[in-house]
Amino acid sequence: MTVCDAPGKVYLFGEHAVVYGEPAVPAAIERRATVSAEPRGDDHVRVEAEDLSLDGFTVEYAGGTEVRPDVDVPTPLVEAAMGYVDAAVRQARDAANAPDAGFDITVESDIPLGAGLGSSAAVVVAGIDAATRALGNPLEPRELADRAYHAEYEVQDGQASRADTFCSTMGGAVRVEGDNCEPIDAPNLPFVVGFDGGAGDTGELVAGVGKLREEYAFAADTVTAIGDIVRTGEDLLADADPGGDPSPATLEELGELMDFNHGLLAALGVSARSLDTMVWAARDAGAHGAKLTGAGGGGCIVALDPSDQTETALSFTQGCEVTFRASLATEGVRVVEP
Ligand SMILES: Nc1ncnc2c1ncn2[C@@H]1O[C@H](COP(=O)(O)OP(=O)(O)O)[C@@H](O)[C@H]1O
Ligand SMILES: C[C@@](O)(CCOP(=O)(O)O)CC(=O)O
Ligand SMILES: [Mg+2]
Repeated sequence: MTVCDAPGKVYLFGEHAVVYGEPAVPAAIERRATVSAEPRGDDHVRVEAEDLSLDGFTVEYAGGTEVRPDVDVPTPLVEAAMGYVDAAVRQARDAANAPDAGFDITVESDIPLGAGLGSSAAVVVAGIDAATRALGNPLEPRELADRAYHAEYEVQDGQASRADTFCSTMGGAVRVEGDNCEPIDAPNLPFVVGFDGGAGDTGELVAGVGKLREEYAFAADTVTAIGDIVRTGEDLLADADPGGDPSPATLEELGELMDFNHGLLAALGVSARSLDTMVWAARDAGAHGAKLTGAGGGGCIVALDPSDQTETALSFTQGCEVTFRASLATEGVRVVEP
Protein backbone atom coordinates (compact mmCIF):
# COMPACT_ATOMS: atom_id res chain seq x y z
CA MET A 1 0.00 0.00 0.00
CA THR A 2 1.31 3.46 -0.90
CA VAL A 3 0.31 6.46 1.19
CA CYS A 4 0.79 10.14 0.30
CA ASP A 5 -0.45 13.33 1.89
CA ALA A 6 -0.84 16.84 0.48
CA PRO A 7 -1.67 20.18 2.09
CA GLY A 8 -4.61 22.48 1.75
CA LYS A 9 -4.11 26.21 1.21
CA VAL A 10 -5.40 29.69 1.81
CA TYR A 11 -5.48 32.39 -0.84
CA LEU A 12 -3.53 35.40 0.23
CA PHE A 13 -4.84 37.07 -2.91
CA GLY A 14 -6.39 36.41 -6.29
CA GLU A 15 -8.96 33.59 -6.23
CA HIS A 16 -11.58 33.76 -9.00
CA ALA A 17 -9.59 36.37 -10.95
CA VAL A 18 -6.97 33.65 -11.51
CA VAL A 19 -9.52 31.74 -13.59
CA TYR A 20 -9.39 34.64 -16.11
CA GLY A 21 -5.62 34.85 -16.38
CA GLU A 22 -4.86 37.25 -13.53
CA PRO A 23 -2.14 36.19 -11.09
CA ALA A 24 -2.94 34.67 -7.68
CA VAL A 25 -0.90 33.87 -4.60
CA PRO A 26 -2.08 30.89 -2.57
CA ALA A 27 -0.08 29.56 0.39
CA ALA A 28 -0.10 25.95 1.60
CA ILE A 29 -1.14 25.36 5.22
CA GLU A 30 -0.52 22.50 7.63
CA ARG A 31 -3.86 20.78 7.10
CA ARG A 32 -3.56 17.69 4.97
CA ALA A 33 -5.44 15.08 3.00
CA THR A 34 -3.95 11.61 3.21
CA VAL A 35 -4.67 9.10 0.47
CA SER A 36 -3.63 5.46 0.35
CA ALA A 37 -3.71 3.37 -2.81
CA GLU A 38 -3.41 -0.39 -3.02
CA PRO A 39 -3.50 -1.96 -6.49
CA ARG A 40 -6.14 -4.66 -6.91
CA GLY A 41 -6.23 -7.83 -8.96
CA ASP A 42 -9.22 -6.54 -10.97
CA ASP A 43 -10.14 -3.23 -12.61
CA HIS A 44 -12.44 -2.05 -9.80
CA VAL A 45 -11.94 1.04 -7.69
CA ARG A 46 -13.13 0.93 -4.12
CA VAL A 47 -13.05 4.12 -2.13
CA GLU A 48 -13.30 4.67 1.59
CA ALA A 49 -13.73 8.36 2.26
CA GLU A 50 -14.71 8.65 5.88
CA ASP A 51 -14.78 12.43 6.07
CA LEU A 52 -16.90 12.93 2.99
CA SER A 53 -19.77 15.11 4.08
CA LEU A 54 -21.29 17.88 2.06
CA ASP A 55 -24.52 19.84 2.42
CA GLY A 56 -25.47 17.80 5.43
CA PHE A 57 -25.14 14.55 3.53
CA THR A 58 -22.54 12.06 4.63
CA VAL A 59 -21.26 9.25 2.47
CA GLU A 60 -19.70 6.59 4.62
CA TYR A 61 -17.86 3.75 2.98
CA ALA A 62 -16.07 2.80 6.17
CA GLY A 63 -14.69 -0.71 6.42
CA GLY A 64 -17.31 -3.18 7.58
CA THR A 65 -20.25 -1.16 6.23
CA GLU A 66 -22.00 -3.00 3.45
CA VAL A 67 -22.68 0.20 1.50
CA ARG A 68 -19.41 0.33 -0.35
CA PRO A 69 -20.28 1.41 -3.88
CA ASP A 70 -17.65 1.02 -6.56
CA VAL A 71 -16.98 4.41 -8.10
CA ASP A 72 -17.03 2.92 -11.56
CA VAL A 73 -20.75 2.13 -11.11
CA PRO A 74 -21.84 5.39 -9.51
CA THR A 75 -25.23 6.67 -8.53
CA PRO A 76 -25.51 10.41 -9.32
CA LEU A 77 -24.93 11.28 -5.69
CA VAL A 78 -21.86 9.11 -5.35
CA GLU A 79 -20.66 10.51 -8.65
CA ALA A 80 -20.98 14.08 -7.37
CA ALA A 81 -19.29 13.26 -4.10
CA MET A 82 -16.56 11.10 -5.58
CA GLY A 83 -15.84 13.13 -8.69
CA TYR A 84 -12.38 14.28 -7.64
CA VAL A 85 -11.20 10.85 -6.47
CA ASP A 86 -12.51 9.33 -9.67
CA ALA A 87 -10.72 11.94 -11.79
CA ALA A 88 -7.49 11.33 -9.84
CA VAL A 89 -7.71 7.60 -10.56
CA ARG A 90 -8.24 8.30 -14.28
CA GLN A 91 -5.15 10.52 -14.35
CA ALA A 92 -3.06 7.90 -12.54
CA ARG A 93 -4.18 5.17 -14.94
CA ASP A 94 -3.32 7.38 -17.88
CA ALA A 95 0.08 8.43 -16.48
CA ALA A 96 1.07 4.84 -15.77
CA ASN A 97 -0.37 3.63 -19.06
CA ALA A 98 -2.47 1.16 -17.11
CA PRO A 99 -6.07 1.79 -18.22
CA ASP A 100 -7.40 -1.24 -16.35
CA ALA A 101 -5.58 -0.70 -13.05
CA GLY A 102 -7.86 -1.18 -10.04
CA PHE A 103 -7.29 0.25 -6.58
CA ASP A 104 -8.47 0.17 -3.02
CA ILE A 105 -8.32 3.83 -2.04
CA THR A 106 -8.76 5.39 1.36
CA VAL A 107 -9.03 9.12 1.95
CA GLU A 108 -8.59 10.83 5.30
CA SER A 109 -8.44 14.56 5.61
CA ASP A 110 -8.36 17.31 8.18
CA ILE A 111 -9.23 19.92 5.55
CA PRO A 112 -12.90 20.95 5.71
CA LEU A 113 -14.68 20.11 2.46
CA GLY A 114 -15.83 22.75 0.03
CA ALA A 115 -14.75 25.48 2.41
CA GLY A 116 -12.08 27.28 0.37
CA LEU A 117 -9.07 25.49 1.83
CA GLY A 118 -8.47 23.39 -1.25
CA SER A 119 -9.58 19.98 0.01
CA SER A 120 -10.31 18.89 -3.55
CA ALA A 121 -6.81 19.77 -4.76
CA ALA A 122 -5.17 18.05 -1.79
CA VAL A 123 -7.19 14.86 -2.38
CA VAL A 124 -6.42 14.88 -6.10
CA VAL A 125 -2.70 15.60 -5.66
CA ALA A 126 -2.19 13.01 -2.90
CA GLY A 127 -4.41 10.55 -4.81
CA ILE A 128 -2.55 10.77 -8.11
CA ASP A 129 0.80 10.60 -6.33
CA ALA A 130 -0.19 7.53 -4.25
CA ALA A 131 -1.81 5.72 -7.19
CA THR A 132 1.02 6.32 -9.67
CA ARG A 133 3.62 5.31 -7.08
CA ALA A 134 1.61 2.18 -6.28
CA LEU A 135 1.84 1.31 -9.99
CA GLY A 136 5.62 1.84 -9.89
CA ASN A 137 5.41 5.02 -11.96
CA PRO A 138 6.13 8.03 -9.72
CA LEU A 139 5.68 11.45 -11.37
CA GLU A 140 7.87 14.54 -11.26
CA PRO A 141 6.22 17.31 -9.19
CA ARG A 142 5.36 19.45 -12.22
CA GLU A 143 3.75 16.58 -14.07
CA LEU A 144 1.85 15.63 -10.94
CA ALA A 145 0.61 19.23 -10.55
CA ASP A 146 -0.37 19.33 -14.23
CA ARG A 147 -2.35 16.10 -14.03
CA ALA A 148 -4.02 17.23 -10.81
CA TYR A 149 -5.03 20.47 -12.55
CA HIS A 150 -6.57 18.50 -15.40
CA ALA A 151 -8.50 16.38 -12.90
CA GLU A 152 -9.93 19.53 -11.24
CA TYR A 153 -10.59 21.12 -14.62
CA GLU A 154 -12.64 18.10 -15.65
CA VAL A 155 -14.70 17.96 -12.45
CA GLN A 156 -15.26 21.74 -12.42
CA ASP A 157 -16.50 21.70 -16.04
CA GLY A 158 -13.54 23.48 -17.50
CA GLN A 159 -13.50 26.23 -14.90
CA ALA A 160 -10.41 25.78 -12.81
CA SER A 161 -7.04 27.40 -12.44
CA ARG A 162 -3.73 25.73 -11.72
CA ALA A 163 -3.43 27.58 -8.40
CA ASP A 164 -4.80 25.06 -5.87
CA THR A 165 -3.20 21.99 -7.36
CA PHE A 166 0.21 23.60 -7.95
CA CYS A 167 0.25 24.99 -4.40
CA SER A 168 -0.74 21.64 -2.87
CA THR A 169 1.94 19.85 -4.89
CA MET A 170 4.78 22.25 -4.14
CA GLY A 171 3.89 23.58 -0.69
CA GLY A 172 4.90 27.04 0.49
CA ALA A 173 3.59 30.13 -1.27
CA VAL A 174 3.23 30.06 -5.04
CA ARG A 175 2.35 32.46 -7.82
CA VAL A 176 0.11 31.28 -10.61
CA GLU A 177 -0.77 33.26 -13.72
CA GLY A 178 -2.41 31.25 -16.49
CA ASP A 179 -0.10 28.31 -17.20
CA ASN A 180 2.85 29.93 -15.42
CA CYS A 181 3.33 28.50 -11.97
CA GLU A 182 6.27 29.29 -9.71
CA PRO A 183 7.08 28.84 -6.02
CA ILE A 184 7.81 32.22 -4.41
CA ASP A 185 9.54 33.34 -1.23
CA ALA A 186 7.25 34.47 1.54
CA PRO A 187 7.69 35.54 5.13
CA ASN A 188 6.18 33.49 7.92
CA LEU A 189 2.65 34.88 7.73
CA PRO A 190 0.45 34.70 10.86
CA PHE A 191 -2.69 33.19 9.30
CA VAL A 192 -5.83 32.72 11.36
CA VAL A 193 -8.71 30.81 9.76
CA GLY A 194 -12.41 31.08 10.63
CA PHE A 195 -14.79 28.43 9.34
CA ASP A 196 -18.58 28.85 9.33
CA GLY A 197 -19.17 25.09 9.10
CA GLY A 198 -20.65 25.46 5.62
CA ALA A 199 -19.53 24.99 2.05
CA GLY A 200 -19.81 26.66 -1.32
CA ASP A 201 -20.20 25.05 -4.71
CA THR A 202 -16.96 25.94 -6.51
CA GLY A 203 -18.30 25.29 -10.02
CA GLU A 204 -21.44 27.36 -9.46
CA LEU A 205 -19.57 30.28 -7.87
CA VAL A 206 -16.97 30.37 -10.64
CA ALA A 207 -19.75 30.31 -13.23
CA GLY A 208 -21.51 33.21 -11.44
CA VAL A 209 -18.41 35.41 -11.68
CA GLY A 210 -18.02 34.43 -15.33
CA LYS A 211 -21.57 35.53 -16.07
CA LEU A 212 -21.15 38.89 -14.32
CA ARG A 213 -17.92 39.44 -16.17
CA GLU A 214 -19.65 38.94 -19.50
CA GLU A 215 -22.63 41.04 -18.54
CA TYR A 216 -20.88 44.12 -17.14
CA ALA A 217 -17.66 45.80 -18.17
CA PHE A 218 -17.24 46.96 -14.57
CA ALA A 219 -17.33 43.34 -13.37
CA ALA A 220 -14.53 42.56 -15.84
CA ASP A 221 -12.70 45.62 -14.48
CA THR A 222 -13.20 44.28 -10.96
CA VAL A 223 -11.48 41.05 -11.97
CA THR A 224 -8.59 43.08 -13.42
CA ALA A 225 -8.42 45.17 -10.23
CA ILE A 226 -8.01 41.96 -8.21
CA GLY A 227 -5.03 41.22 -10.46
CA ASP A 228 -3.62 44.67 -9.57
CA ILE A 229 -3.93 43.85 -5.87
CA VAL A 230 -1.99 40.63 -6.43
CA ARG A 231 0.75 42.46 -8.36
CA THR A 232 1.06 44.97 -5.50
CA GLY A 233 1.04 42.23 -2.86
CA GLU A 234 3.70 40.10 -4.49
CA ASP A 235 6.14 43.02 -4.41
CA LEU A 236 5.60 43.26 -0.66
CA LEU A 237 6.27 39.54 -0.26
CA ALA A 238 9.42 39.75 -2.37
CA ASP A 239 10.78 42.54 -0.16
CA ALA A 240 10.16 40.65 3.10
CA ASP A 241 12.62 38.29 4.78
CA PRO A 242 11.87 34.78 3.38
CA GLY A 243 10.74 32.53 6.23
CA GLY A 244 11.27 35.33 8.76
CA ASP A 245 8.68 37.29 10.68
CA PRO A 246 7.27 40.11 8.55
CA SER A 247 7.63 43.65 9.85
CA PRO A 248 4.53 45.35 11.29
CA ALA A 249 4.55 47.69 8.27
CA THR A 250 4.51 44.74 5.85
CA LEU A 251 1.68 43.06 7.77
CA GLU A 252 -0.26 46.31 7.78
CA GLU A 253 0.04 46.72 4.04
CA LEU A 254 -0.64 43.06 3.21
CA GLY A 255 -3.70 43.27 5.46
CA GLU A 256 -4.96 46.37 3.67
CA LEU A 257 -4.65 44.56 0.35
CA MET A 258 -6.52 41.54 1.76
CA ASP A 259 -9.34 43.81 2.91
CA PHE A 260 -9.52 45.37 -0.54
CA ASN A 261 -9.47 41.92 -2.17
CA HIS A 262 -12.37 40.81 0.04
CA GLY A 263 -14.40 43.86 -0.93
CA LEU A 264 -13.96 43.12 -4.62
CA LEU A 265 -14.84 39.44 -4.15
CA ALA A 266 -17.98 40.53 -2.31
CA ALA A 267 -18.81 42.85 -5.23
CA LEU A 268 -18.51 39.83 -7.52
CA GLY A 269 -21.13 38.09 -5.42
CA VAL A 270 -19.06 35.30 -3.90
CA SER A 271 -19.08 36.35 -0.25
CA ALA A 272 -21.80 35.40 2.22
CA ARG A 273 -23.25 36.92 5.37
CA SER A 274 -21.34 34.42 7.53
CA LEU A 275 -18.08 35.21 5.74
CA ASP A 276 -18.61 38.96 6.03
CA THR A 277 -19.43 38.55 9.74
CA MET A 278 -16.21 36.64 10.37
CA VAL A 279 -14.18 39.12 8.31
CA TRP A 280 -15.55 42.00 10.41
CA ALA A 281 -15.03 40.13 13.68
CA ALA A 282 -11.39 39.61 12.72
CA ARG A 283 -10.91 43.25 11.76
CA ASP A 284 -12.59 44.43 14.96
CA ALA A 285 -10.28 42.18 16.96
CA GLY A 286 -7.28 43.93 15.47
CA ALA A 287 -6.34 41.67 12.57
CA HIS A 288 -4.24 43.48 9.97
CA GLY A 289 -6.66 42.31 7.31
CA ALA A 290 -9.18 39.58 6.52
CA LYS A 291 -10.80 38.07 3.45
CA LEU A 292 -12.70 35.04 2.33
CA THR A 293 -10.50 32.32 0.87
CA GLY A 294 -11.23 30.10 -2.12
CA ALA A 295 -14.48 29.96 -4.00
CA GLY A 296 -16.58 31.55 -1.23
CA GLY A 297 -20.34 31.26 -0.79
CA GLY A 298 -19.66 29.87 2.69
CA GLY A 299 -16.68 28.19 4.28
CA CYS A 300 -13.55 29.95 5.46
CA ILE A 301 -11.99 33.34 5.91
CA VAL A 302 -8.32 34.01 6.46
CA ALA A 303 -6.99 36.85 8.62
CA LEU A 304 -3.51 38.10 9.43
CA ASP A 305 -2.83 38.44 13.15
CA PRO A 306 0.32 37.49 15.05
CA SER A 307 -1.54 37.90 18.37
CA ASP A 308 -4.25 35.59 19.79
CA GLN A 309 -6.95 38.22 19.59
CA THR A 310 -8.50 37.30 16.26
CA GLU A 311 -8.70 33.63 17.16
CA THR A 312 -10.30 34.47 20.50
CA ALA A 313 -12.78 36.88 18.91
CA LEU A 314 -13.72 34.39 16.20
CA SER A 315 -14.29 31.67 18.78
CA PHE A 316 -17.00 33.91 20.28
CA THR A 317 -18.45 35.01 16.94
CA GLN A 318 -21.86 33.63 16.15
CA GLY A 319 -21.66 31.81 12.84
CA CYS A 320 -18.01 30.87 13.25
CA GLU A 321 -17.90 27.18 14.10
CA VAL A 322 -14.18 26.56 14.11
CA THR A 323 -11.17 28.80 14.26
CA PHE A 324 -7.51 27.87 14.16
CA ARG A 325 -4.08 29.28 13.46
CA ALA A 326 -2.70 27.95 10.18
CA SER A 327 1.04 27.72 9.73
CA LEU A 328 2.60 27.74 6.30
CA ALA A 329 3.25 24.19 5.03
CA THR A 330 6.68 24.41 3.50
CA GLU A 331 6.46 20.85 2.20
CA GLY A 332 3.92 20.04 -0.50
CA VAL A 333 2.88 16.50 -1.34
CA ARG A 334 4.83 13.86 0.62
CA VAL A 335 5.22 10.12 0.66
CA VAL A 336 4.03 8.82 4.02
CA GLU A 337 4.49 5.14 3.17
CA PRO A 338 6.30 4.19 -0.02
N1 LIG B 1 -11.80 13.84 2.60
C1 LIG B 1 -12.31 13.74 1.38
N2 LIG B 1 -12.69 12.53 0.89
C2 LIG B 1 -13.20 12.44 -0.36
N3 LIG B 1 -13.40 13.48 -1.19
C3 LIG B 1 -13.05 14.69 -0.75
C4 LIG B 1 -12.48 14.89 0.54
N4 LIG B 1 -12.23 16.20 0.70
C5 LIG B 1 -12.64 16.79 -0.44
N5 LIG B 1 -13.13 15.90 -1.32
C6 LIG B 1 -13.71 16.21 -2.64
O1 LIG B 1 -13.56 17.60 -2.86
C7 LIG B 1 -14.85 18.24 -2.96
C8 LIG B 1 -14.78 19.65 -2.38
O2 LIG B 1 -13.98 20.45 -3.24
P1 LIG B 1 -14.29 21.97 -3.58
O3 LIG B 1 -15.76 22.16 -3.79
O4 LIG B 1 -13.38 22.39 -4.67
O5 LIG B 1 -13.92 22.74 -2.25
P2 LIG B 1 -12.50 22.99 -1.58
O6 LIG B 1 -11.48 22.54 -2.53
O7 LIG B 1 -12.48 24.44 -1.31
O8 LIG B 1 -12.49 22.22 -0.31
C9 LIG B 1 -15.78 17.30 -2.22
O9 LIG B 1 -17.11 17.43 -2.68
C10 LIG B 1 -15.21 15.94 -2.59
O10 LIG B 1 -15.62 15.54 -3.88
C1 LIG C 1 -12.40 30.11 -7.24
C2 LIG C 1 -11.04 29.47 -7.54
O1 LIG C 1 -10.15 30.50 -7.97
C3 LIG C 1 -10.46 28.85 -6.26
C4 LIG C 1 -11.28 27.75 -5.65
O2 LIG C 1 -10.67 27.31 -4.43
P1 LIG C 1 -11.37 26.23 -3.51
O3 LIG C 1 -11.64 25.02 -4.34
O4 LIG C 1 -12.63 26.85 -3.00
O5 LIG C 1 -10.40 25.96 -2.41
C5 LIG C 1 -11.21 28.46 -8.65
C6 LIG C 1 -9.91 27.97 -9.22
O6 LIG C 1 -8.89 28.71 -9.20
O7 LIG C 1 -9.89 26.84 -9.75
MG1 LIG D 1 -11.40 22.94 -4.64
